[in-house]
Amino acid sequence: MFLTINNIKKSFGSGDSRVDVLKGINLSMERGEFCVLLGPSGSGKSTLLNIIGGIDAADEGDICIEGERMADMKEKKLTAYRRKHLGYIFQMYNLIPNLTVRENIEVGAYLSDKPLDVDELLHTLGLYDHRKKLPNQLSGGQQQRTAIGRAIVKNPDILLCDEPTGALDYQTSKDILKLIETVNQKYGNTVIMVTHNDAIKDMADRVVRLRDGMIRKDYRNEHKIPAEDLEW
Ligand SMILES: Nc1ncnc2c1ncn2[C@@H]1O[C@H](COP(=O)(O)OP(=O)(O)OP(=O)(O)O)[C@@H](O)[C@H]1O
Repeated sequence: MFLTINNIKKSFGSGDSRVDVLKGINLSMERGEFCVLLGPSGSGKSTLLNIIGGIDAADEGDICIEGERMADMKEKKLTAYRRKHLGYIFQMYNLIPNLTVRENIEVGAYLSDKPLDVDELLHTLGLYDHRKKLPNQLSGGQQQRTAIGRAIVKNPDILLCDEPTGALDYQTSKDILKLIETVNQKYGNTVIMVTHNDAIKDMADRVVRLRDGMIRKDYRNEHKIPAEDLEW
């Protein structure tokens, strides 16, 4: 198995204010799988994503990527691993304001020893004609596409997406979902996407639903719907 998540537990605070956010999460994923993580607000989705991404540490349990336990990696190795193998896409784009679209994407490329071709990627992202613009000269959708470019130019094994369409309108959200679908199919990255939008589950290979810090549903989609045909 490519990614295994074993009995992950996490709480915040202590004493009376202690909140048990994840209460024993078990999940295994194949390479290239597109997984959507759903659940009500506060159910622990972002916390789980951050633990998978090594941004936050679990209290108990472990995560193995290709058989290697993240907990066994020393800080330096973990940082190198995160840089090389994980890509993040957030609701907030966090682009560098004084760098152009192309330069923002190149920042991601420098972190990898197997980066994708930046010009080809600019075409895939529909950003080639905008490559010389600064972030404040772009629409929200174009900024998010640039952020996706920065995350995937490294050709990461795992692409972690936290509400990537949260700040976008309907049509732009669909365009971004189509782009993530294309990236997953073209480059074979494993995608884990946290969302509030139930409709998005139909485009995923795998649907995981959290409630109160536990997995309540976990199934594979027999009949995926292309992002283009999703409606909400
Ligand atoms: N650093 C932190 N310190 C204290 N509590 C935290 C921290 N991070 C998250 N929490 C709490 O953990 C719980 C789960 O948060 P998390 O962001 O994982 O939920 P979520 O399912 O992603 O929610 P949403 O859909 O609203 O983003 C919430 O009750 C939140 O307040």
